This record gives sequence, structure tokens and C-alpha cells, in this order.
Amino acid sequence: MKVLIYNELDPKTIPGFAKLQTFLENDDFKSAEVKKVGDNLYRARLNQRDRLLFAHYRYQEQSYALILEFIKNHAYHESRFLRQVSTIDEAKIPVIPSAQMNDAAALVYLNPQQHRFNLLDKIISFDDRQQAIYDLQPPLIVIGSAGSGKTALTLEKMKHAVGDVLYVTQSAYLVNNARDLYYAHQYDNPEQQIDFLSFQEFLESIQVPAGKPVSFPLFQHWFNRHRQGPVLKDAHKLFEEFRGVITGPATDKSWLDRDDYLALGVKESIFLAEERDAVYDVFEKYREFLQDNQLYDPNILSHQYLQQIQPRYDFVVVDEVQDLTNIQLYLILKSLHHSRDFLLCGDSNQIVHPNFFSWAKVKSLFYRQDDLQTGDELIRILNTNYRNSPQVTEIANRILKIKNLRFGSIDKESHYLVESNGHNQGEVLFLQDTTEIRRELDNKTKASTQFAVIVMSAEQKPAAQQHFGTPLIFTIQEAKGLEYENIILYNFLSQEEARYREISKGVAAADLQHDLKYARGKDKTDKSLEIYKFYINALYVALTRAIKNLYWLESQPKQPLLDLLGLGEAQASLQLASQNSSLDAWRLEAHKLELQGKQEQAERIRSEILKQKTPPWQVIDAAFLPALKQKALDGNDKNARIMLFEYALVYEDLDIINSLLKADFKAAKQPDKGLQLLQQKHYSIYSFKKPDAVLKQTDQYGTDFRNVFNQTPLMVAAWMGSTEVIKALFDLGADTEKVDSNGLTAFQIALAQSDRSEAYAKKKLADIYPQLEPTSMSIQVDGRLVKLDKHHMEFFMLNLMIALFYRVMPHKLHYRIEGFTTQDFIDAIQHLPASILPERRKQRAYLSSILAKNETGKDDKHNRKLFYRVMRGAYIFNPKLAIKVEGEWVNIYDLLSIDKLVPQYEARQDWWRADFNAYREKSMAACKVDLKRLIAEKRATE
Ligand SMILES: Nc1ncnc2c1ncn2[C@@H]1O[C@H](COP(=O)(O)OP(=O)(O)OP(=O)(O)O)[C@@H](O)[C@H]1O
Repeated sequence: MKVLIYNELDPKTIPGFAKLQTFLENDDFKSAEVKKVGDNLYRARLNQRDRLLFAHYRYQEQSYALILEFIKNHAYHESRFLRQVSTIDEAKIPVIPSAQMNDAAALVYLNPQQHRFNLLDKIISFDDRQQAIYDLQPPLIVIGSAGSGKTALTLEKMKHAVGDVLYVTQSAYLVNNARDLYYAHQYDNPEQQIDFLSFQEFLESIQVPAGKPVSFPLFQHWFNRHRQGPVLKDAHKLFEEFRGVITGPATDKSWLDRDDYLALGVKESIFLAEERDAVYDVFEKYREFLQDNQLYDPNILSHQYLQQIQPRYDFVVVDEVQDLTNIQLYLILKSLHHSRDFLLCGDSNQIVHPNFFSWAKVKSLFYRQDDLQTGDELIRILNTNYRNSPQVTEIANRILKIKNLRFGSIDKESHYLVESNGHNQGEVLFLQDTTEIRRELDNKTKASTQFAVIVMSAEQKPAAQQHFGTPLIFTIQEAKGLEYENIILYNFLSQEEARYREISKGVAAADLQHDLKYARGKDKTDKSLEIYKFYINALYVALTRAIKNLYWLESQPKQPLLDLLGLGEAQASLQLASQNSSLDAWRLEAHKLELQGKQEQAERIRSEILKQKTPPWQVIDAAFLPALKQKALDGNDKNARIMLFEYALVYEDLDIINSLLKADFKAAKQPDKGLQLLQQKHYSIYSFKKPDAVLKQTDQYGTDFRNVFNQTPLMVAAWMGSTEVIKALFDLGADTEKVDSNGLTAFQIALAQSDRSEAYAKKKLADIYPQLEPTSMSIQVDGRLVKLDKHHMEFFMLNLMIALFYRVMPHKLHYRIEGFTTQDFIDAIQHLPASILPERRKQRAYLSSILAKNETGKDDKHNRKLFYRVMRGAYIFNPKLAIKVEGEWVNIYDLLSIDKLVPQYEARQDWWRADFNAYREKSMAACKVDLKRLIAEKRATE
């Protein structure tokens, strides 16, 4: 076998490496003492104490040992790759005598020139072009087709950055994805502090704007109600013009004034010169509409924020830069300490919004900067495609060639063809749009998550929905960024036949034999190039969504463009094997689509395939609780009392328990017994070893349905410590960010349970922690968004403090306002295993330092201002701290209620005290008034 080394490892620092390498190269597993310690994870013996961890792969019939980690002194528990395994008893594992090719996993690609490999979620061996870019210093602009490894390469380059780093892109889904790839296999780099932000979050990190960003549906709704005259009908086109032409390109003003706009050339607007006055009239009304409705336009806001943005990053990565406008990109680059420390990547062939993005405009941003004379030398191109089959890539390249021949190069930078890496073989089937073929396709594929239908426009969707039963039907705008094994293109060209005929005019099949030529556009007619760019890009994007196969149906199959693509004869028949996906696969698909913002398709999956229903019971939420209290306490209704008591037990709500005691509800005297009964009555299915009974409910009502007590299944499972249920819910994509009526997430509930029970902390938590822990938490301090990544101790301490608020704070409000101390944290974490919190993070000095560093008023660059110091060593939450809960900003003291803090009643009263309970209640009530006053005062200060 051959030996390759992870790029993060330095073999020179590993004693005995050379000798072990020779053993492995000679397939001598015996001398290397190879033992299997995990899933495709092997250890080899370096010496008595130290081990080497490697994985076994194959590529083109050659076997490889990929060296991953140096394990010093048997410290398996510190391994990045074996984190879930607490102990390994080496003596009990047999030595593997020799390498078995069958055991090796296959690699998609391996560059024979490279002895090193990189690692994200999977092994990556960079091809020569990727490697050359990887070795370059920023600034850099990386251009490449979909699936050419831009994101992978960019993230790997980001690992070299030191200091404050920003990764930003338009789509929130891509941000989360990139973040998870980055930290895959517990990657950690103490030299950097990274913000993974969507552009929206980036704006909020400068200052959280008042109101909401304007969205197309909102705009459309407004426009349709106020539309005047027949000239401007298309809301989408107008919205794009506002964004891409009037507000997007200029960096020296918020929007073009009317004269500038009217003076634009034909290729700079999607509207004809004679329409522009009317467009501008609507734009003026649009600005009023924004103001009247507390909405903002991200471009206009970006321009305003140029005034206040402060340099704060040492390195910035912008992914999918073609989805941003000039002003947005300009604002991002202003956040750099040094103007050269950036990496941009994107692909202008993937623009399906006429947003007038061009690499020339991006470069023009740099001309103004002293040390960046021209953008040209910054640009590098990636052209191997690791995603699509060669059959799909072949058609995609023909489209690029036609685009080039017909219109010249749209821009010099997007002027390249794509090579397929070829590990996915597929087919392109060109089909007549007949009833039989549609029926065959529909019948055999509608139950599969692996087939999606793409149409050109929203108007075509109803027709497609009539013929295809799958919920996976997308317009081209919706399809951007998605990928499926199989794509059905439905009447993509026939709908716009004239346009596509125009596009293929004058191009001959023989012309497509040659490579791309860089040339200026031949077409000098008054047709807007931008419109063509849109149509041809739309086709390019649509078919490159197919990982393997493309099924292309056209009702008018005789079209010149199709001939040019080599799709002359449409098949009149089709025989397909039936494709089905499990309900689990559909659940996951719905979840994925929801994260990507594709609500329509996700909801169709839920109602049509999963057949989910709304639960029939009344949920006790904030709206219903007062009525229940009244019925129980004033109305003396027995059932209501039981329900209220159960609710109080679930939420540890002493205020309700005390009220029930006062109302002489006997069961309230024995909360322990009450808890037992409650568990039997409501949660018994969570105590079964298998998760099936819970899953039956989620099948019916969805993964995150609310039970009577306003808890999701994940919250109940966290409360009960039901490991298997949590794992099953996690696999279904259960939402970790939902909160219960106490304002707690499932993760915080688990932390609270760990504090309550040593056994839970020691035995349960480690198993369920990764599934419950959200990736990050968005907080707002001083009017700015900060995303606390789960990596940081601040994230942990804030979550723990929220989890313990109702339990700890009543003890801090006896005679005066006190707060959380380091000791409170120590008490809560003492039993947590090292895999959750390493020993160094449990130290008193360390915990105190995190509290002190994040105190309001403390001068520290990375101060998150989480805590307000009420007295020496005692903290409450910063009164101005807000948290993003289910998409909305909520002040911490609106999320957690001070009113709910009450003393625990004591059953036996000392004879010399008149009424100790009443006394405690009174003194705490006074403290609460003081605390509320303090909070109100602090919140009111600037
Ligand atoms: N050299 C390589 N070897 C193996 N896999 C690779 C290599 N380069 C990229 N890939 C894989 O190809 C896939 C596509 O890569 P990536 O998502 O980075 O592409 P992209 O250019 O950012 O695509 P898009 O523009 O669609 O976002 C990923 O799964 C990535 O891991």
C-alpha cells in the first residue's frame, strides 16, 4: 500500500514515523501492529506509548493508508477521530495480519503527484489546479463551475488564516453547511476566531436594522395591489431591476437618480429606454412602501452602513460572490484590516437573476485601492467538475460554447469549459412530451427523493404539477444550489421557443467542435445581453443540477438549439424501473428543503407523502395558560387543577405550585409523587428502549410537533434522558433551536437535568450532547449581532446560565440582589465528562476569567458582553442582551421571566416564626422589584 499524510500533520515531529511508514508500505501489518479501533480507523504502533491512527482507502486498484493522527501516550480519548470512544482496551483487539483491499473505502479522486491530503467531511486530494491555488497567498478570486471544489478549497485555505476571520455568503443554508464542513471531525484551530455569517447576518453584525428585509413575496404582494397601467406587469423583473441596476452597482450613492438611470445603455438595464421613466416612478413608490412598512432594502442599507463599518477582520472569504451586488461586496471588504486579505469565489454562469453581476465590476472595486492595481492577477480558474456525470457535463459545455459563439464572451473570466471527474456515470435522455412518457416517468419516479422536475418559470409550475405527482418541482430560481441524482427538465425550451431560437441563430454544429475563444460579442442588436445571459444560464443551471441522469422532455422537440446540443431525435418511448424512497428519506428531504428555504415543496411532502396532521389537543402555551389558571384556581375545576399541576411540574414552576398549595390542592404537597405519575401518564413511551412509539407520533404530527405542555419530542426526550429517541429524532432533523414555555431549548433542558442528577450528567449527557447542541447561538449586544459558535466557552456558559436561571436565581434574591457565581457553575459542571468539558475548562480560574472577560464595560476585543456584575464575583445576564429565538429577537428578560422566581415553600414552619413562607415571599418580592428596576434602568441607557 501507499502512504499519504494528512496536511495538518508533520511527520518530522512523530518519533519512529519512517520505520512505521516502511512497514505499511510493505503491507506488513504485523510489524506495524495494526489493530482496528473504529469505523475505517486503524491504529499502528510507533513505540511502547505512542500510536498512529490511519484510514484505509483504495483508488484505481491501489490501496492507501491515509495517516490521520498522532496519538501520544495512549491518549485515545483526546483523538479528534475517536471522540465518541471513551476507552480502548488495546490488549483485547487482535492484530490484523495484512491489508485487505475489500475493507478499503473508495476515493473519488487521488492526485498521484500529491503525498499529502486534506480533510473536510471527507478526504480530499487536490488536483493540480486546486493545489496550485491552495499554495497561493491571498488576495485571490477563485472562479469555477458548480461542483468544481470552490467551497472545499476555500475552506481549506481558510484554515491557514490567523486572527479574526469571516466566511460570508448569501444563503443561510450554505453558511451552515460550510460551517459544518469546516469543523468536521472536530477540527479546531485556537489561532482563529471565525464568524460564519449569511449576508443578512453580516449586516446585523454591523447593526441590527429596524424592521425586516424586503423579500420578493412582500414586494409582489404590494406591487400587485398598486400596479398601475399595462406597461409594467412583471413584479419579478422590476424587483431584479431595483436590486441589480438601481441600487446594487453604485458604491458612491444609495441609488441611481432618475437622470442617471435613464441614461444607462441598453445592456445595462432589463427595461427598454421608453419604459424606464415608469420603472423609476415605481421605484420611488417602492421606497415609500419600505418606509411605511418597516422594511429595508439590503443594498440601500449596505450603502448607509459604509459610514459606520469598522475594520474588524484579518481575513475574509466570500462564497458564491455572484449572488451579491457590488455595494454588498464593497461593504464586506470594508470590514478588513488590510485590503488584500480576502478570497472570493463564484461562478457567473450560475446567475439566474439578471443582477448584472460581472467579474469586471468586482475587479473595478479594487482599482480604487492603492495596493490592488488590477484585479486580473488575482483570478484563478477551477474547471474539473466533481459533481456531475460526464454525460451531463458534455451538454453543459456545449451550452457554454453556444453562449460564447453567439454572444462572444460574457466576461473574460467565465470563459472556460468544464471537465468531468467522471466518477459518476449517467445518461442524458431526450424525450417527446407525450402522455405515455409523462405517465411512465411520473409513475416510476414520483415516490422517489432522487428525482426532481425543473421548469423555467412560475407560470409553468401548475402544468408540471398536473403531470408529475412528485412534490419536488422547482422553478429555475428555486433550483439554484440544489442537486439531485436525476433531473427531469420539463418543456424548458418549448415555453420560450422564440428566445432560444434567437440564441442559437447563426451557430452551426461544426462550430462546436472547437474550444472556446475569447472574443467580444458579435451581436450588436438592441437585444439586451442580460436577458440572453439569463435564459442560457437558466438552462445551464437546470441541467447541472443532475448528478447522474437527465430526462429532458420537450413538447416541441425540433428546435435548433437542441440539434446543437446533439439532441436531435426525441425518444418516443421510455421504460424505467420503478424508484421508491422510504418515508424516512422523504422526511429528511422535507427537512433539507426547509433549511434551504423551500417551504412550498417541504410542505407538500409533509401533507401529500408523509400525510402529517395537526395534533388534536389543546396546547398549554402562553395564550392558553391564563385561562387554565383561572379555571383551576378560581373555578376549582378538578381536571384543570391536575393539568395545571402537571404543567407546573414540567416547568418547575414554583409560583403555580405555591398557588395550588394555597388553593389547598393536596397533590401539590407531593411534587415527587406527582412527577412519577406525570411520567407514567404522559411520557411512558419515552422510557422504552426503542424509539418506535415516539416515532409513530412524529410520523403522524411531524418531527417538531408540540405536546400538551408545549414541548417538542426532542425536549421531552432530553428531559427524560431518552438516548435512543434523541438519536432517532436527530436523524430526522429535529429542530434544536425551538424553545419550550420556559424559554429553554432541548439542549438547555439536558443541561438542567445534568445539574439535577449526577447519573444523568455522568452516564447520559455525553451520548446525547452532540445531537442536542445547536451549532451556534445568535445574540445581540449593543445593537449588533454576534454569533456564538458552540466551540466557544461563552456559548456553553450562556446556555448553562439560561438552563439554571429558574433554579439558581431564587437563591440569589433573599435580602438583596445577588447573582451567579463561579461556584454555581462549578456545582453544575462537576459531574460532566471530559468529552463534553475538558478539565482545563472546569477550573475555577478559567470559569471566572470567562465571566470577567464578558462583563459589560470590560475592555476586551472579544468581549461578548453577556454578563452584568451586580457585586463582586456575582453576575446576572446583561440586561441589554437579546437572543434570536425561532427567528425573532427577544430580550433575555422577556425570554426568562423574573416574575416566575419564587421561593420554595417549606412544609414545616418553625414555631417562633409567624409565617416563614410569607416572609420569604415578601423579601423576594422586594428584591424582584429592585432587580426589575435595575434591568429597566440598564436597558434604557445608550
Ligand atoms: N479534489 C477533490 N477530490 C475529491 N472530491 C472533491 C475534490 N474537489 C472537490 N470535491 C468534492 O466535490 C464536491 C463539490 O465541491 P464544492 O461544493 O466545493 O464545489 P463548488 O465549486 O463550491 O460548487 P457550487 O458552486 O455548486 O457550490 C464536494 O463534495 C467536494 O468535497
